[in-house]
Amino acid sequence: MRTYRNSFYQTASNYVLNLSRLLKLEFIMSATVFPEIPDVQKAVIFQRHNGELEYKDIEVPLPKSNELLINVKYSGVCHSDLHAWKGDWQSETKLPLVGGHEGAGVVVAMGENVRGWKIGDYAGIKWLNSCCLSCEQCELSNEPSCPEADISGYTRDGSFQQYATADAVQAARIPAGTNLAEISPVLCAGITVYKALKTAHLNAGNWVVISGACGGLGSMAIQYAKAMGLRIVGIDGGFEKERLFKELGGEIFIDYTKCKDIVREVISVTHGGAHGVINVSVSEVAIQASTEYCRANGTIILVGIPSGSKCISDVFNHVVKSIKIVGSSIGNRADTREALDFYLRGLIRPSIEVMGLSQLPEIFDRMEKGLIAGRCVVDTSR
Ligand SMILES: NC(=O)c1ccc[n+]([C@@H]2O[C@H](COP(=O)([O-])OP(=O)(O)OC[C@H]3O[C@@H](n4cnc5c(N)ncnc54)[C@H](O)[C@@H]3O)[C@@H](O)[C@H]2O)c1
Ligand SMILES: [Zn+2]
Ligand SMILES: [Zn+2]
Repeated sequence: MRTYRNSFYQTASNYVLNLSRLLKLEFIMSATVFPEIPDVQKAVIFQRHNGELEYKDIEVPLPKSNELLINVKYSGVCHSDLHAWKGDWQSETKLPLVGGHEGAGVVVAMGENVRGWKIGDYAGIKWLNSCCLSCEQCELSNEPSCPEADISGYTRDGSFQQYATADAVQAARIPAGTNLAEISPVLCAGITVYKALKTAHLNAGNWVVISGACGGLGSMAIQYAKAMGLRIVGIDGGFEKERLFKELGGEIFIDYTKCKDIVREVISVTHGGAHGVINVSVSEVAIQASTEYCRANGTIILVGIPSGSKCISDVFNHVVKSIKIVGSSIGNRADTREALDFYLRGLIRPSIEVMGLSQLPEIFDRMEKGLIAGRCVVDTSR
């Protein structure tokens, strides 16, 4: 045990001691068992883009004064983790990097300035690990657009390790007793599609097309859309995806690997085009098609980020149909609370496949080939 750890214990012990004195409950001290934190832990780390995903022992990180140290139990694997490993986006990542940003676990230590959390609380690690809270974007609650945003599994180490740090203000609050494996994909996929659907300003009964419907984000979007009373067309490829789409309550499935004319098909089944489109595929072609099958005055939301892609909209079509094309990046703290609430009230249930953290290379390989229906979640204990 390192000496610095004693200072966390000290802080926590003092807190409990003061509380117990205040409440005249001296027995609390003896009843409080602090978790033992090891010096090293298992993680998946890569030194360079496309390099080996090493499953090995690394040091347990230290929380800064504003941070929680979270014992990550489960972490969802998002396609953004694959982008980060490949390094195929314009913005640079930290290297070497521990990826992951859908981490769900238990608070085991915290910095001295943290308020409102206690050891043993369940907490979630999100893509937006921290932001400045004082710039114009933060002031307007557009926290994901903060120029100072620090990103889990991208600009700092994320949740593909057993212990990870998170800013206490941005960390997601998860009620005690929650199924941590199941809730983990809500921490990115759920928040993102929930916010995207809100941004589309749709009404119950409207047609929403989810392009990339049965991957991690899409499978959550189907369920949020259903809970919002929307009618759902899903576009994805293969029998397994179609089966999941129907199981989750989708109405019309279009298989992009078989359909000869996606634009015509969407316009036909929706009797005039989609009122809203949530683009969560990693395909420029699919995004392009959405500008054509969107209904007049409808809204196209861009969420998926295929590397180096453009969304080209025909100006005549764009103007005459008065369509809107809007980007949407994750969500703020209110979106987080609301998206989690849908899960906690049983309105959505992530479709997950649990694998070991050591199997991350296999998960990336299947994801690249589009072979994952729903979300893979890694168990950090194996
Ligand atoms: N904007 C944000 O805040 C945000 C947040 C999270 C993830 N993302 C991005 O969203 C994208 C999707 O992430 P994911 O984790 O859901 O990925 P995923 O791999 O789980 O799902 C993508 C799905 O798209 C399907 N697909 C591929 N080509 C298609 C096509 N031509 N038409 C229709 N479907 C097609 C695949 O079969 C797969 O089911 C990634 O680019 C990721 O980086 C963005
Ligand atoms: Zn993500
Ligand atoms: Zn800011």
